[in-house]
Amino acid sequence: MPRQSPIIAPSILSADFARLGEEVDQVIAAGADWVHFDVMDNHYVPNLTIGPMVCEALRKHGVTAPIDVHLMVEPVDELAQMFAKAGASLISFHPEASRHVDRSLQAIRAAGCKTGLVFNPATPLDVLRYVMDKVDMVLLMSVNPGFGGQSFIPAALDKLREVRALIDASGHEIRLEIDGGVKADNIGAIAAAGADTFVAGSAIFGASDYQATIRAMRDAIAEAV
Ligand SMILES: O=C(CO)[C@@H](O)[C@H](O)COP(=O)(O)O
Repeated sequence: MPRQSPIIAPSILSADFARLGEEVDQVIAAGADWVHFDVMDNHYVPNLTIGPMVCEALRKHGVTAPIDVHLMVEPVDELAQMFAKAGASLISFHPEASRHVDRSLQAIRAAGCKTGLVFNPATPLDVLRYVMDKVDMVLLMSVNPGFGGQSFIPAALDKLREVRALIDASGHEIRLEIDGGVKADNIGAIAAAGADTFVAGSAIFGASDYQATIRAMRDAIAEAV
């Protein structure tokens, strides 16, 4: 199956929350494809962020780009439904945060969203092979979840290669997203290892020129694959 076209998804965790609508408009105008929306509950991860009301507010503000919701919450199901109603396009969750992974995936699809399963750096991939037909995206964390601005964990490159092989062998159209410490200077190696969907928070929102940063990322990906 041919590799899917690269998607750049800036993580709004590193945006200026006081000007969130404007920040999202600016990164989309600068060439980003999706909005990556990090939801933290101060339970599954030691930090607290934003919920479905903010997702709905972005839609009301006029954001039409896909909103890629990453739930770092436990439990999963109720919030996933709230995000589906609030305008999420894709909802990803951590399998260890759901008692019934297959049921959670089915419920997200039934609510009209695409599904994602997220694996932390040290979380094994075991569950994945049982639900390949119900997953639209695998999200590999290349940092421990909870905070932006951390360094990329190099072992994630081997894990990317492993998941890329699983996806290719499955025959399903599944995106492979990477999240954590992604920068213009390592995104080429990350793409070469198999990622097609790239979350970047501090590297984009911390830059003075969003467009030049996203362009540099796209160029590095194109050169690597
Ligand atoms: O989910 C998370 C952190 O838990 C990420 O989405 C970070 O927000 C990525 O930030 P950078 O590492 O790119 O600064």
